[in-house]
Amino acid sequence: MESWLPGSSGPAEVGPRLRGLRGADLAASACLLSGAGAEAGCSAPAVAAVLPAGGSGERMGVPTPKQFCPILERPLISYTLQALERVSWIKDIVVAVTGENMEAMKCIIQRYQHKGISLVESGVTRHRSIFNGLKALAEDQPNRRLSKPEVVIIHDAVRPFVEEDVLLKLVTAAKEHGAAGAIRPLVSTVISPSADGCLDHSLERARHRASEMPQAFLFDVIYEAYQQCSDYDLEFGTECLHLALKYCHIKAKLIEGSPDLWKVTYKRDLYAAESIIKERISQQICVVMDTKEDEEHVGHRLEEMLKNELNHVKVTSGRDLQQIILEECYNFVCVNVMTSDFEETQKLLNMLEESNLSILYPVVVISVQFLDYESEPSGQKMENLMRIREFAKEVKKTNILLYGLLVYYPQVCVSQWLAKQ
Ligand SMILES: Nc1ccn([C@@H]2O[C@H](COP(=O)(O)OP(=O)(O)OP(=O)(O)O)[C@@H](O)[C@H]2O)c(=O)n1
Ligand SMILES: O=C(CO)[C@H](O)[C@H](O)COP(=O)(O)O
Repeated sequence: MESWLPGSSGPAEVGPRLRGLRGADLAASACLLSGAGAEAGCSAPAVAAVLPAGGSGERMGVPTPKQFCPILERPLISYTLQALERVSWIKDIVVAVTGENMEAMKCIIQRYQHKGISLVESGVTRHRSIFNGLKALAEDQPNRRLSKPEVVIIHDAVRPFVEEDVLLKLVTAAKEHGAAGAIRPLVSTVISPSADGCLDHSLERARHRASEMPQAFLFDVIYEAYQQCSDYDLEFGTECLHLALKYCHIKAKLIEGSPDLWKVTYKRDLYAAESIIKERISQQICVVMDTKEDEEHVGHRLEEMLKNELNHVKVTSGRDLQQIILEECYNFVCVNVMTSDFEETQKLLNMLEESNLSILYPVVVISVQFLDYESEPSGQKMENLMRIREFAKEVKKTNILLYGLLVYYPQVCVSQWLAKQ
């Protein structure tokens, strides 16, 4: 994997871009971006993203720059990349990192299988890093490998919880207004101290907002702004929307963002990010059933009950398992009625192993078999237990935690029980 430094042979494309599998949703999003809708044909603007990731994270107070700090053993920046990668209409992602951290970044890309990422060398300030990222996308650069997008998203590498809906709103607004940025209500009142350390004036909190990231711009607008930008602004500025206003007279549209858009800045933010990730994982479960269209299947009953407890419950008969795995579900219940073979569970385990999902966190699979007590010889019962244990031992090596639940009772009871429900 080669990197690209300004002035050399162009940015390195790190692997082919894997398109997300939420195809229908995303195609619809892309059509929305066109502003014309599906009936007029889909002509979405080309969108790219620039991620400044060249800071040293002084305020965090740890030797590792915060974007590389591990959260649940995975570097923070990898979560941010993943959040952007999932958005199929973002064509290219340019990440600005220091020369010193270029190799580390390449290792992260490889280890976590990020696709379609180009690396550029960061600058000494955030604005300079962003400018380097934009140059990699601009038409006027020699040996460029990326094509100029119509709209560019700028997003801090240290804001991992960016969702597709806010990106869509920002890109749509940027197309219309030239620039758009995410905002949040102020938590504390902003005051201005005078030189003697006393209060000069304070701002009325309800009338002001915190400017967050992501932001989106017509590429030509923000690139022009950076080209015109004074050294002072490049050195001390903290606001891209301000550059668009000052140098291109573009008034950005402001879009309310979610509270999770906050920037990981202090050490405690790493713990907060970890909790959010754990919460998200624990709220998703997929019930895999062995039969397809049986509405009476016990899997559906389980689905109803789980829906009272968890936010995201999916049920599948296996056909779209690949997609569910790619959407990063970490909890599965495999329900098998009146069959003692583990074919479905085995298929799921194979897919999970191939997906490498469990590199990041353990995947939990509960294999439930409902078996007829009468017709199952007792030796077979023991054998079933042993088989699950063997499977479990095997897959634990790849961080998949398999639990087996054998439910034995006469078939007549199952039918009666189902009839009663
Ligand atoms: N020369 C710089 C400085 C910052 N950034 C990036 O800009 C984003 C937001 O900046 P900030 O939170 O200020 O990061 P740091 O500068 O690393 O933090 P600190 O101010 O605490 O040193 C981060 O993703 C950071 O890596 C960058 O690309 N190049
Ligand atoms: O807040 C911002 C938008 O306005 C930017 O995200 C940026 O993080 C500010 O940079 P810094 O923390 O380096 O001042």
